Amino acid sequence: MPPSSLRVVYAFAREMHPKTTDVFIEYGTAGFRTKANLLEHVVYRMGLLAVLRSRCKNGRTIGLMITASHNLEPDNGVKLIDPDGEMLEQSWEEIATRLANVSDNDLESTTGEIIKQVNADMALKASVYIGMDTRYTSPRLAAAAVHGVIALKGTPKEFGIVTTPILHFCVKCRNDNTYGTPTEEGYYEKIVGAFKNIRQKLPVYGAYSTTLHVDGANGVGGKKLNIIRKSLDGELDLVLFNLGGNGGKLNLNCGADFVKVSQKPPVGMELTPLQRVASLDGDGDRLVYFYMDEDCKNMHLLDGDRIATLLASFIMDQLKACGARDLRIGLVQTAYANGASTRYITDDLKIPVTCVKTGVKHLHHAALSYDVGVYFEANGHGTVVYSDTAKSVIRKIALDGDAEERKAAELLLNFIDMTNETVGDAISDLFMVETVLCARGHDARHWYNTYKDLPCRQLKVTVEDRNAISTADAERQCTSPAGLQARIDELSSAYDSGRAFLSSAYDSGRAFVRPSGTEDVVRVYAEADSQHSADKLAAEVAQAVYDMAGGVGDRPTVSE
Ligand SMILES: CC(=O)N[C@H]1[C@@H](OP(=O)(O)O)O[C@H](CO)[C@@H](O)[C@@H]1O
Ligand SMILES: [Mg+2]
Repeated sequence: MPPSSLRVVYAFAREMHPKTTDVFIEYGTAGFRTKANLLEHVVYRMGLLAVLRSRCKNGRTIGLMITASHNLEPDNGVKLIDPDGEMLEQSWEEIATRLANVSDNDLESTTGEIIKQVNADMALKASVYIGMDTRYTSPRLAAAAVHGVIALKGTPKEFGIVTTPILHFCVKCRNDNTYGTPTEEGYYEKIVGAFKNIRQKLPVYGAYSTTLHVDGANGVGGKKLNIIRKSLDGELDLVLFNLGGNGGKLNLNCGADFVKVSQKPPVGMELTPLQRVASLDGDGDRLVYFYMDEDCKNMHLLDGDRIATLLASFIMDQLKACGARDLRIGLVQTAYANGASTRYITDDLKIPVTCVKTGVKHLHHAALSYDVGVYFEANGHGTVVYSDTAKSVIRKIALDGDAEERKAAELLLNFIDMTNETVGDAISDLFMVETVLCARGHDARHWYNTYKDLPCRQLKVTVEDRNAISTADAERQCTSPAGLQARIDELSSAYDSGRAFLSSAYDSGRAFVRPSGTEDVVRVYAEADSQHSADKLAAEVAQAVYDMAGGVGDRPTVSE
């Protein structure tokens, strides 16, 4: 592109999407996320960057998703998707941050520097897929993204309102046509089609019921399930709540994050004793389940750890049944995984487990080192990834195995097709969970009773600069400010772990702190042998953070 036409681009950017704030913004755990009115120039610039990324990847398609996931309506965000449908490569996060924060006057020179730094061939074609969630601020931001893409002569394709995982899927399909068709319909055909294939062969028996209640978080996931619902041919009876009507606000007192963090059922739902309920987050990439007990007083949560253990144990059984014993299955978690789940995976399922830093990109990456890698954050974000070897071994058994082996291999092949391997996907995960429960004739109580969660509590503390906190060992140790880890150890040692069955290394409560990548807060997590102890330990650690890491506002309180 001649420099003169670039000049017009930057004049246009200043005019149409000017930088109106000096607040520094960082490409964090899940892209940029902040108040929607601070984002327009950022999204425009991400349109520019997506084109450069595409040109660095030989013109392969890049995704650009506008969403703030489980955050409340006034927030929004943007993230880029790499050609294989994965999160943007980490080395580009710093580049994205630089481009988002330069002044309008420096945009031209900085873009030029980045083009040189990444060695983008500006003569190549570039393609960017753009999707958005249901926020009222999303269409305006999507328009800014389109302008950014066109400005550098890339080709944008708008998908309108889609779940984040649908966009990841489409990006992957566009760059690898063996994966599927890069459209929303192509996604339904593959994922929902595979579910129906399996379920038509599975009898409904035992305690399993085909009725599933769903909390759609008043976001895009519920809307898409409403489309899917009509094509399920009675294999699953979805009863949908929180679809965005009746004044329901996105993620407000509903959705997967609310249910997981508050440990309460969502508003806007009819609660039926023992009924299995699936709760999605605002952009449809997280899923948790729950059910209410007989008198609808207590809620039992089935979170990401539960989904991971359910899927891993089922896949392991199928691998055994089809004789593919050499394939290595592994599970990836973060420090937020409930200690009881880690124990169950290690001791009962005897599956290797890895702990990595928070953020799907870390989990995804670690899962790829197994033939079958199951990864989930406790909050319900996760999926399963299969190596090429795993797929070809299973395909071969489906052709050459004995009758029983073939049957298990065919089921697994459909199970793989039902999986959105690019990223955690509430819709795909929901179909996988329903398949396992149906195959086992289980209801939510059977699932819940596989192990007993340790009581836990999550809190947030506001500090002057959350980056004053640094961590090591997959975020389980705090390395600064000095002395904070020693204090956390001291506080934790006053509690019992509730894990008498484990070695002495685990006999105290467990707590850790880390700066959030999506909110301006420090997160605190605590686990102990009773809810009261977990709550108290979390509050005490929150106080320590407040005191030693520059707390602002009211000091957290500890109730006796
Ligand atoms: C404790 C927790 O749930 N943290 C979430 C949250 O990140 P933070 O960096 O903790 O704000 O949002 C991320 C993006 O959705 C998700 O990957 C992560 O698990
Ligand atoms: Mg989400």
